[in-house]
Amino acid sequence: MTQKVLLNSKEVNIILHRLACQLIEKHLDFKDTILVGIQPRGTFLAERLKEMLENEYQTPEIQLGYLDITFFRDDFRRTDKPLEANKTKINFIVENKKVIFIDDVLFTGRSIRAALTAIQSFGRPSEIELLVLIDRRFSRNLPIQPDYRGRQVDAINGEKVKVNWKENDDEDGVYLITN
Ligand SMILES: O=P(O)(O)OC[C@H]1O[C@H](OP(=O)(O)OP(=O)(O)O)[C@H](O)[C@@H]1O
Ligand SMILES: O=c1cc[nH]c(=O)[nH]1
Repeated sequence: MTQKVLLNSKEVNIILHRLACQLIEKHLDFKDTILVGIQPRGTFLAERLKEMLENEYQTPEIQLGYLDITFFRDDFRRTDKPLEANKTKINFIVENKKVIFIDDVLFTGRSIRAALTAIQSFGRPSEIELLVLIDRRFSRNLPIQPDYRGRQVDAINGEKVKVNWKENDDEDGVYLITN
């Protein structure tokens, strides 16, 4: 297995600041906007952006939820390994709100397709946008694209892009893993 660094921690930090500014440009004071981190790994990015927006850009407090999509995946009956669900925590009403899904990697688009179904249990948002740190280009199985992207990456089948977060993996970084 080989592991190549695509983004180091400094580069991740610069990109996070850009994404935070792009969010402010569109959502201003986030009055009717909700961040939703896709479980499990989108939650680290969502928490980081919330903290950055509030502490470094002085936005009012932003509502943040976590959405688990395990049982909404179109392949959940096809897997041999036991499924491990994560927690969904959405303690507010999404009806008529602007929802921003946040995930670390966009690949086939199937996770986001599942998220679009899962969020329906919490009401009807006025709009849903998608923010991802890594957009794996030319890999989509569905017509789903990000509204905000950190970096586009070209990777071939068999390769994997792994995003590490210091809260969980010691250091921020994005790696291309080839078997
Ligand atoms: O666009 P998609 O093809 O749905 O892939 C994107 C998803 O893959 C990863 O999750 P996870 O680790 O659960 O997926 P994996 O099994 O591909 O590693 C990542 O955190 C995204 O949620
Ligand atoms: O490269 C990929 C593809 C799907 N999910 C990831 O986290 N990385």
